[in-house]
Amino acid sequence: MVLIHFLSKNIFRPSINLTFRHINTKTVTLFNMVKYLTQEEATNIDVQLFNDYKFSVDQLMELAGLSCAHAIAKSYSKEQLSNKYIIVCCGPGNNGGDGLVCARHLKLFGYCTSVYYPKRTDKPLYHNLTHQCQEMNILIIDQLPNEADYDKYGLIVDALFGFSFKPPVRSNFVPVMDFMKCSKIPVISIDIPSGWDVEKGEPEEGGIKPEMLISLTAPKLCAKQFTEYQGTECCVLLKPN
Ligand SMILES: NC(=O)C1=CN([C@@H]2O[C@H](COP(=O)(O)OP(=O)(O)OC[C@H]3O[C@@H](n4cnc5c(N)ncnc54)[C@H](OP(=O)(O)O)[C@@H]3O)[C@@H](O)[C@H]2O)[C@H](O)CC1
Repeated sequence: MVLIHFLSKNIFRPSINLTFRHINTKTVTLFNMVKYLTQEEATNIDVQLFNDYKFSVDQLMELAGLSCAHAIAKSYSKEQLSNKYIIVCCGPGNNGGDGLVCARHLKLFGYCTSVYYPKRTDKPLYHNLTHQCQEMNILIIDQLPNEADYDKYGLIVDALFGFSFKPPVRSNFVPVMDFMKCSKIPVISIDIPSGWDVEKGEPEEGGIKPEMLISLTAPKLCAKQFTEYQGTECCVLLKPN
Protein backbone atom coordinates (compact mmCIF):
# COMPACT_ATOMS: atom_id res chain seq x y z
CA MET A 1 0.00 0.00 0.00
CA VAL A 2 1.23 3.42 -0.76
CA LEU A 3 0.33 6.78 0.61
CA ILE A 4 1.30 9.30 -2.01
CA HIS A 5 1.90 12.98 -1.51
CA PHE A 6 2.76 14.09 -5.01
CA LEU A 7 4.86 17.18 -5.10
CA SER A 8 4.79 18.42 -8.63
CA LYS A 9 4.89 21.93 -10.03
CA ASN A 10 4.26 23.31 -6.55
CA ILE A 11 1.03 21.39 -6.17
CA PHE A 12 0.87 19.33 -3.02
CA ARG A 13 -1.64 16.59 -3.76
CA PRO A 14 -2.26 13.86 -1.23
CA SER A 15 -3.63 10.53 -2.37
CA ILE A 16 -3.20 6.90 -1.52
CA ASN A 17 -1.90 4.08 -3.64
CA LEU A 18 -1.58 0.45 -2.71
CA THR A 19 0.83 -2.31 -3.47
CA PHE A 20 0.67 -5.93 -2.48
CA ARG A 21 3.30 -8.55 -2.93
CA HIS A 22 2.15 -11.94 -4.03
CA ILE A 23 5.02 -14.27 -3.47
CA ASN A 24 5.65 -16.53 -6.48
CA THR A 25 3.49 -14.42 -8.77
CA LYS A 26 4.75 -12.02 -11.37
CA THR A 27 4.99 -8.37 -10.53
CA VAL A 28 2.24 -6.57 -12.38
CA THR A 29 2.13 -2.86 -13.03
CA LEU A 30 -1.34 -1.77 -14.05
CA PHE A 31 -0.47 1.70 -15.19
CA ASN A 32 2.72 3.57 -15.81
CA MET A 33 1.75 6.81 -14.15
CA VAL A 34 3.54 6.40 -10.89
CA LYS A 35 6.97 7.83 -10.34
CA TYR A 36 9.28 5.48 -8.49
CA LEU A 37 11.75 7.43 -6.43
CA THR A 38 15.44 6.85 -6.04
CA GLN A 39 16.85 7.10 -2.54
CA GLU A 40 18.19 10.55 -3.29
CA GLU A 41 14.86 11.78 -4.69
CA ALA A 42 13.00 10.51 -1.61
CA THR A 43 15.44 12.34 0.67
CA ASN A 44 15.19 15.52 -1.40
CA ILE A 45 11.38 15.53 -1.26
CA ASP A 46 11.54 15.25 2.51
CA VAL A 47 13.98 18.15 2.63
CA GLN A 48 11.65 20.18 0.39
CA LEU A 49 8.66 19.41 2.61
CA PHE A 50 10.57 20.62 5.65
CA ASN A 51 12.42 23.58 4.16
CA ASP A 52 10.21 24.94 1.38
CA TYR A 53 6.75 23.90 2.60
CA LYS A 54 7.54 24.35 6.29
CA PHE A 55 6.02 21.10 7.44
CA SER A 56 7.31 19.90 10.77
CA VAL A 57 8.44 16.33 11.25
CA ASP A 58 5.69 15.82 13.87
CA GLN A 59 3.05 16.85 11.33
CA LEU A 60 4.31 14.53 8.61
CA MET A 61 4.86 11.67 10.99
CA GLU A 62 1.35 11.93 12.42
CA LEU A 63 -0.10 11.89 8.88
CA ALA A 64 2.12 8.99 7.90
CA GLY A 65 1.38 6.90 10.98
CA LEU A 66 -2.36 7.60 10.84
CA SER A 67 -2.49 6.69 7.14
CA CYS A 68 -0.62 3.45 7.84
CA ALA A 69 -3.06 2.56 10.62
CA HIS A 70 -6.01 3.22 8.29
CA ALA A 71 -4.50 1.12 5.53
CA ILE A 72 -3.81 -1.75 7.94
CA ALA A 73 -7.29 -1.58 9.49
CA LYS A 74 -8.87 -1.60 6.05
CA SER A 75 -6.91 -4.64 4.96
CA TYR A 76 -6.87 -6.72 8.16
CA SER A 77 -10.08 -6.61 10.17
CA LYS A 78 -10.18 -7.10 13.92
CA GLU A 79 -12.36 -10.17 13.35
CA GLN A 80 -9.73 -11.62 11.02
CA LEU A 81 -7.03 -11.11 13.66
CA SER A 82 -9.35 -12.48 16.37
CA ASN A 83 -7.75 -10.66 19.29
CA LYS A 84 -4.23 -11.55 18.26
CA TYR A 85 -1.66 -8.84 18.82
CA ILE A 86 -0.20 -6.63 16.14
CA ILE A 87 3.48 -6.18 16.95
CA VAL A 88 4.97 -2.96 15.60
CA CYS A 89 8.76 -3.22 15.28
CA CYS A 90 10.17 0.31 15.44
CA GLY A 91 13.62 1.41 14.34
CA PRO A 92 15.76 4.37 15.42
CA GLY A 93 14.81 6.85 12.66
CA ASN A 94 11.66 8.51 11.37
CA ASN A 95 10.40 5.21 9.99
CA GLY A 96 10.33 4.00 13.60
CA GLY A 97 8.48 7.20 14.55
CA ASP A 98 5.84 6.42 11.91
CA GLY A 99 5.54 3.01 13.57
CA LEU A 100 4.94 4.51 17.02
CA VAL A 101 2.22 6.79 15.66
CA CYS A 102 0.71 3.89 13.72
CA ALA A 103 0.65 1.75 16.88
CA ARG A 104 -1.21 4.49 18.76
CA HIS A 105 -3.89 4.77 16.08
CA LEU A 106 -4.26 1.01 15.74
CA LYS A 107 -4.89 0.86 19.47
CA LEU A 108 -7.47 3.64 19.12
CA PHE A 109 -9.16 1.58 16.40
CA GLY A 110 -9.48 -1.25 18.92
CA TYR A 111 -6.63 -3.56 17.87
CA CYS A 112 -4.50 -5.34 20.45
CA THR A 113 -1.22 -3.60 19.84
CA SER A 114 2.30 -4.02 21.09
CA VAL A 115 5.55 -2.28 20.23
CA TYR A 116 9.06 -3.63 20.03
CA TYR A 117 11.50 -0.70 20.06
CA PRO A 118 15.02 -2.07 20.57
CA LYS A 119 17.05 1.12 20.00
CA ARG A 120 15.17 4.07 21.42
CA THR A 121 15.97 7.47 20.03
CA ASP A 122 16.96 10.08 22.60
CA LYS A 123 14.99 13.03 21.19
CA PRO A 124 11.92 14.76 22.67
CA LEU A 125 9.65 13.72 19.76
CA TYR A 126 10.47 10.04 20.27
CA HIS A 127 10.18 10.30 24.06
CA ASN A 128 6.74 11.82 23.57
CA LEU A 129 5.60 9.25 21.02
CA THR A 130 6.76 6.43 23.32
CA HIS A 131 5.06 8.08 26.30
CA GLN A 132 1.81 8.39 24.33
CA CYS A 133 1.92 4.69 23.52
CA GLN A 134 2.54 3.84 27.17
CA GLU A 135 -0.28 6.10 28.33
CA MET A 136 -2.58 4.26 25.96
CA ASN A 137 -1.63 0.93 27.53
CA ILE A 138 0.18 -0.26 24.45
CA LEU A 139 2.44 -3.07 25.52
CA ILE A 140 6.07 -2.04 24.91
CA ILE A 141 8.07 -5.24 24.92
CA ASP A 142 11.82 -5.46 25.48
CA GLN A 143 12.22 -8.99 24.20
CA LEU A 144 11.15 -10.44 20.90
CA PRO A 145 8.42 -13.08 21.28
CA ASN A 146 9.56 -16.67 21.80
CA GLU A 147 8.58 -19.16 19.15
CA ALA A 148 6.10 -20.66 21.63
CA ASP A 149 4.26 -17.32 21.72
CA TYR A 150 4.09 -16.67 17.98
CA ASP A 151 0.44 -17.69 17.81
CA LYS A 152 -0.46 -14.74 20.07
CA TYR A 153 0.53 -12.44 17.22
CA GLY A 154 -1.50 -11.92 14.06
CA LEU A 155 0.53 -9.26 12.25
CA ILE A 156 3.96 -7.68 12.27
CA VAL A 157 4.30 -4.04 11.27
CA ASP A 158 7.82 -3.45 10.01
CA ALA A 159 8.78 0.14 10.91
CA LEU A 160 12.48 -0.55 11.34
CA PHE A 161 14.09 1.23 8.41
CA GLY A 162 12.79 3.52 5.70
CA PHE A 163 14.41 5.30 2.80
CA SER A 164 17.64 6.19 4.65
CA PHE A 165 18.59 2.54 5.12
CA LYS A 166 22.03 1.54 3.84
CA PRO A 167 22.66 -2.20 3.62
CA PRO A 168 23.80 -4.45 5.18
CA VAL A 169 21.77 -4.61 8.41
CA ARG A 170 24.06 -4.02 11.40
CA SER A 171 24.41 -6.84 13.91
CA ASN A 172 22.22 -5.31 16.64
CA PHE A 173 19.18 -5.48 14.34
CA VAL A 174 19.80 -9.01 13.05
CA PRO A 175 17.55 -10.69 15.69
CA VAL A 176 14.52 -8.58 14.82
CA MET A 177 15.18 -9.04 11.11
CA ASP A 178 15.35 -12.81 11.65
CA PHE A 179 12.09 -12.66 13.60
CA MET A 180 10.36 -10.91 10.70
CA LYS A 181 11.89 -13.31 8.18
CA CYS A 182 11.20 -16.57 9.98
CA SER A 183 8.07 -16.18 12.09
CA LYS A 184 5.48 -16.84 9.31
CA ILE A 185 3.33 -14.04 10.77
CA PRO A 186 2.32 -11.71 7.91
CA VAL A 187 4.52 -8.63 7.71
CA ILE A 188 3.40 -5.18 6.61
CA SER A 189 6.26 -2.84 5.81
CA ILE A 190 6.12 0.92 6.16
CA ASP A 191 7.73 2.70 3.21
CA ILE A 192 10.53 0.18 2.58
CA PRO A 193 10.74 -3.51 3.45
CA SER A 194 13.47 -3.37 6.09
CA GLY A 195 16.77 -4.78 4.94
CA TRP A 196 15.92 -4.24 1.29
CA ASP A 197 18.02 -1.92 -0.82
CA VAL A 198 15.84 1.17 -1.37
CA GLU A 199 16.48 0.97 -5.11
CA LYS A 200 17.49 -2.61 -5.92
CA GLY A 201 14.99 -4.35 -3.65
CA GLU A 202 15.30 -7.65 -1.84
CA PRO A 203 18.88 -8.66 -1.03
CA GLU A 204 20.29 -11.57 -3.03
CA GLU A 205 20.72 -13.69 0.08
CA GLY A 206 16.97 -13.32 0.73
CA GLY A 207 15.18 -10.75 2.85
CA ILE A 208 11.85 -10.28 4.57
CA LYS A 209 8.83 -10.93 2.35
CA PRO A 210 6.14 -8.48 3.39
CA GLU A 211 2.58 -9.27 2.41
CA MET A 212 1.89 -5.56 2.08
CA LEU A 213 3.95 -2.43 1.55
CA ILE A 214 2.78 1.03 2.56
CA SER A 215 4.85 3.57 0.67
CA LEU A 216 4.90 7.17 1.84
CA THR A 217 5.07 10.18 -0.49
CA ALA A 218 5.57 7.93 -3.54
CA PRO A 219 6.86 4.40 -4.00
CA LYS A 220 10.60 3.96 -4.05
CA LEU A 221 12.25 1.85 -6.76
CA CYS A 222 12.18 -1.30 -4.60
CA ALA A 223 8.36 -1.19 -4.71
CA LYS A 224 8.52 -2.38 -8.33
CA GLN A 225 8.68 -5.87 -6.82
CA PHE A 226 5.05 -5.48 -5.68
CA THR A 227 1.75 -5.61 -7.52
CA GLU A 228 0.45 -2.12 -7.79
CA TYR A 229 -2.86 -0.28 -7.71
CA GLN A 230 -3.12 3.27 -8.98
CA GLY A 231 -6.78 4.15 -8.98
CA THR A 232 -8.36 6.94 -7.02
CA GLU A 233 -9.86 4.98 -4.13
CA CYS A 234 -8.00 5.88 -0.96
CA CYS A 235 -7.59 2.31 0.16
CA VAL A 236 -8.24 -0.87 -1.83
CA LEU A 237 -7.53 -4.51 -1.14
CA LEU A 238 -6.01 -6.13 -4.24
CA LYS A 239 -6.59 -9.80 -4.94
CA PRO A 240 -3.84 -12.00 -6.36
CA ASN A 241 -3.82 -12.30 -10.16
N1 LIG B 1 7.84 11.65 3.26
C1 LIG B 1 6.99 11.42 4.21
O1 LIG B 1 5.79 11.49 4.04
C2 LIG B 1 7.52 11.07 5.51
C3 LIG B 1 8.32 10.00 5.74
N2 LIG B 1 8.80 9.70 6.96
C4 LIG B 1 9.42 8.46 7.27
O2 LIG B 1 10.78 8.70 7.47
C5 LIG B 1 11.53 7.67 6.86
C6 LIG B 1 12.92 8.11 6.65
O3 LIG B 1 13.40 8.43 7.92
P1 LIG B 1 14.93 8.64 8.28
O4 LIG B 1 14.98 9.07 9.68
O5 LIG B 1 15.58 9.47 7.26
O6 LIG B 1 15.56 7.22 8.14
P2 LIG B 1 15.15 5.73 8.48
O7 LIG B 1 14.02 5.68 9.42
O8 LIG B 1 15.06 5.04 7.20
O9 LIG B 1 16.42 5.14 9.23
C7 LIG B 1 17.50 5.88 9.75
C8 LIG B 1 18.06 5.12 10.93
O10 LIG B 1 18.41 3.79 10.53
C9 LIG B 1 19.79 3.56 10.85
N3 LIG B 1 20.37 2.69 9.84
C10 LIG B 1 20.59 2.97 8.54
N4 LIG B 1 21.13 1.91 7.91
C11 LIG B 1 21.29 0.95 8.86
C12 LIG B 1 21.83 -0.36 8.86
N5 LIG B 1 22.34 -0.91 7.76
N6 LIG B 1 21.81 -1.09 9.99
C13 LIG B 1 21.34 -0.56 11.14
N7 LIG B 1 20.83 0.71 11.23
C14 LIG B 1 20.80 1.44 10.10
C15 LIG B 1 20.41 4.92 10.89
O11 LIG B 1 21.55 4.83 11.72
P3 LIG B 1 22.82 5.81 11.45
O12 LIG B 1 23.77 5.42 12.55
O13 LIG B 1 23.34 5.43 10.08
O14 LIG B 1 22.30 7.20 11.52
C16 LIG B 1 19.29 5.78 11.47
O15 LIG B 1 19.27 5.66 12.88
C17 LIG B 1 10.73 7.37 5.64
O16 LIG B 1 11.06 6.12 5.07
C18 LIG B 1 9.33 7.39 6.20
O17 LIG B 1 8.98 6.17 6.81
C19 LIG B 1 8.74 10.66 8.05
O18 LIG B 1 7.82 10.24 9.03
C20 LIG B 1 8.32 12.05 7.57
C21 LIG B 1 7.17 11.97 6.62
